[in-house]
Amino acid sequence: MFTTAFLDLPHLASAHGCVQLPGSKSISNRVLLLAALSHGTTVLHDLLDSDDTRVMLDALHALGCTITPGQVTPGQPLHITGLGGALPADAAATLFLGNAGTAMRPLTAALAVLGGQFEMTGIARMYERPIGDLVDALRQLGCQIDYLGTPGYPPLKIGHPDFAAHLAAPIRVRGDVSSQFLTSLLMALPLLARTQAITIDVQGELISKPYIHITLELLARFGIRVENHGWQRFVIPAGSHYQSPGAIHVEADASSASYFIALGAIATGDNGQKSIKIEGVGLDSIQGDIRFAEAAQAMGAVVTGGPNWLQVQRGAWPLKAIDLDCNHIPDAAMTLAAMALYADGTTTLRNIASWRVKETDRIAAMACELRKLGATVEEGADFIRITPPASVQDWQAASIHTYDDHRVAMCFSLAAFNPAGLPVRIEDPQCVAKTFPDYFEALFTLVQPSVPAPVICIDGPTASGKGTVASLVAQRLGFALLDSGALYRIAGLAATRAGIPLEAAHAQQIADLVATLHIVFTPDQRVLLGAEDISLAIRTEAAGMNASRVSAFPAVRQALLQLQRDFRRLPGLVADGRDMGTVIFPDAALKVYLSASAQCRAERRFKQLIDKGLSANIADLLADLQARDARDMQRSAAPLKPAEDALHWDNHAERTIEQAVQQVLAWWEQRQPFAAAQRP
Ligand SMILES: Nc1ncnc2c1ncn2[C@@H]1O[C@H](COP(=O)(O)OP(=O)(O)OP(=O)(O)O)[C@@H](O)[C@H]1O
Ligand SMILES: Nc1ccn([C@H]2C[C@H](O)[C@@H](COP(=O)(O)O)O2)c(=O)n1
Repeated sequence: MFTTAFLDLPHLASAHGCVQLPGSKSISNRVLLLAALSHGTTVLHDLLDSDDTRVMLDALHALGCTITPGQVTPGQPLHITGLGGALPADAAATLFLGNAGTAMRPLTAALAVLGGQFEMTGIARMYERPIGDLVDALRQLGCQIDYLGTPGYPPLKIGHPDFAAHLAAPIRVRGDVSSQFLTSLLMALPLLARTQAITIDVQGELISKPYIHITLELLARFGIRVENHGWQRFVIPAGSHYQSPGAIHVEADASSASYFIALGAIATGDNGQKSIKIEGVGLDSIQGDIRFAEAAQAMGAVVTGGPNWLQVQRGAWPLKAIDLDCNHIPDAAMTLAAMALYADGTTTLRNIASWRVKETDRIAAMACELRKLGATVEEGADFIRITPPASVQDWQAASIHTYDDHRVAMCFSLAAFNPAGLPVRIEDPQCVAKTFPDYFEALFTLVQPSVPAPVICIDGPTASGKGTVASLVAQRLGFALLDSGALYRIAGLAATRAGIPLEAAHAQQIADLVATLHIVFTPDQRVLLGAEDISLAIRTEAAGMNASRVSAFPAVRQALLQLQRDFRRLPGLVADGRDMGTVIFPDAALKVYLSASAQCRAERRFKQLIDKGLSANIADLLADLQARDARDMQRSAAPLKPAEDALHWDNHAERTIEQAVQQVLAWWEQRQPFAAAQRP
C-alpha cells in the first residue's frame, strides 16, 4: 500500500492483463458478524483485509469471540467461534469502529438487542453519518441507546434492553436514507425470534435493495430464512436461530471490480486484442454492484463473464454518455462519473442522494474534483451531471483531494488516461485501505504509461549522502529505489569469493559471473544473493574499494546495464550512483549531483561505520575515499561526473539530510504541472 502524502500517476496510455480482486467488504463484514452471533465455528475463506474488516474483527474479539489467526492472513482461512446468540450479563466494552458503516450500524443493532454496557465510537466523519433511524427502530423494541454527542449520530452508549410487551408489534424503520439500517435489524432481530416471529416494516421507498439482497442471502446461509413481502415488510419466522454453516467463501468485491471494468472500457487496445480479465467475481454475483457491468456496457464497454470471472474490452469510443437511475448501484456508480470524462456528451447519474451521507459527501466531492480536471459539473440533492472537458486543451493537471474516501481515490486514477497527456496526483492514496489496500499496486500491473516511468537520478562521490537522500526521496514519493553501487559491491564480493582476481585481464570472467547472480533487494532494504543476506558484507570499506575496482571494467558495466534499467517502473524510480544521469537514465526527468568535501565525507562515513558497530579510522577513511574518488572519476567507462543537465547540491557539513531531501523534492515539484490543490 502507498502510504505517501500523495501519489503521482504519470499519464497512462493503455492497459491489459489479469487482476485478482480482494474480497467484498459488504460480504466480509456481514459474515464476520453472523459468524460471531452463531453457534459453532465458522471457517471464512478469502475475507477482505482492510480497515473496515479490521475494526470489525477487533470489536468481535473484544466481545469474546475466539478468532484464529487473530487477523486476516493471505491464503489462510479465518476461524471464528461464535457467541451462540448471547453475551455474559456483565459484558462491557468501548468499541472503536473507525469510519466503517458496515461495522457501526449492524454491531449497534446486535449489541442493543444482546444488552450490556457498550460505547460505540469512531473517527470524526463517523460522527457525521446518521444513525438516528436505526436507533429509533431499536428503541421501539425496548433497546437502551443514548447519544453521547449530537442526537441522531454516533458516538452511542448502549445498555440493557427491556423487551416486555414490545416484540409483538411490527418494528418500523426508514428505508430511504441508508439500507444499512434495515440490514442491521435483519441481522440483529433473529436473536429475538426463537419463540415468536418478528416483523419489520419499511417506511418510505427502500433504497439500495441489492444490499438487502446480500443480507438475505447470507442470513439464509446462517439458517435464517426471512420472508420478503415486496421489499416493504420482512418477517423473521418464529424458531429462527443462528447456526454456523461450517465454511463460507467470500466473493471478490463487485464494487472494486468497477474500476477494472472501467479500465477495460477506457484503456484497452483499439484492435480488440487487449482486454482486462477480472478474477474472483462473475456475472452471477450476489452483490448488487455487479450490475455496474450493465451500466458500463451502456457506455460502450464490451463485458463478458462466467461464474467467477469477467473480461472487459473497449467497445464504443468515445464512450457513450448516459442518463441513469443509479439507486441499484450506489457505490459503483461513482466509477460512472469518472467514465463520464471520456463520454461523447453529458452524463447524468440520478437517485444518488445516499452519496451525501457516505464516507464523505460524495456528490460534492466528485463535482469538485471533476471540475479540477476541466469537466463541467452540475449537482443537485440527488443527482450529478458531468460534461467532459470540451477539448484536449481544456483538460487540466489536477491534484485530487480524496476526502478520506477510498472510492474517490480509485475513481480518479482513471483520469490518468486523459487525452491531454497529463499526469494526475492522488492525495492521501492510503485511503484505499478501507476496501482495497493494494489498489494502486494492482493497477500498476495492468497499465502502460505513455512515456517510460519517471526517474530521479542522484549521483555523486562516495559518502556524499546519495544513498540516504535517494532512499528518503523514494519513500516520500512512493517510488522504487535503485542503489546501483550495491550491484557493483555484489559483483566485487562474488568475484572475490570465486577467487577471481579483480584485474582487467579477468573482466569478462567477472562479467560472466555477474550475469548468473540471483540478486534480490527486499522491501526493507536488505540485499540477498541467492538465499544469503549480504547486506552487511557489502557495506565494508573493503567491499566499496573492490566495487570501485570492478566498476572500472566496461564488460562488468555492460553486464549490469539492463538489470539497472529494469528497475524503472510505475509510479517512478529514484536511482543513485555514479552514472545514473549520464549513462543509465539519460532521459531522467530530474538529475541531481550531490557533493561534499572529502573531509566532511570521511567524518560522516566514520560516524556511519561506528554506529553500525564496525571499527574505523578517519585518516584511513579519508585516504580510501580519495583513492576511490580518483578511480571513479578517471576511469574511461562511465566516469563519475555530473550530467550536463544536473542540478548541484553542496551537501556540506552544516546541511542536514532533511534539507537535502527537501531540496530534491522541491526541484521535483517544480517540474510537476499540478496547481496547489483547491480544498473545497
Ligand atoms: N546532509 C546529509 N545528507 C546525506 N547524508 C548525510 C548528511 N549528513 C550526514 N549524512 C550521513 O552520511 C553518511 C553517508 O551517506 P550515504 O551512505 O547515503 O552516502 P553515499 O553517497 O550513498 O555513499 P556510498 O556511495 O559510499 O554508498 C550516512 O550515515 C548519512 O546518514
Ligand atoms: N552507478 C555506479 C555506482 C557505483 N559504482 C561503483 C563506484 C563505487 O566506488 C562503487 C561502490 O558504490 P557505492 O555503493 O559506494 O555507491 O561502485 C559505479 O561505478 N557506478
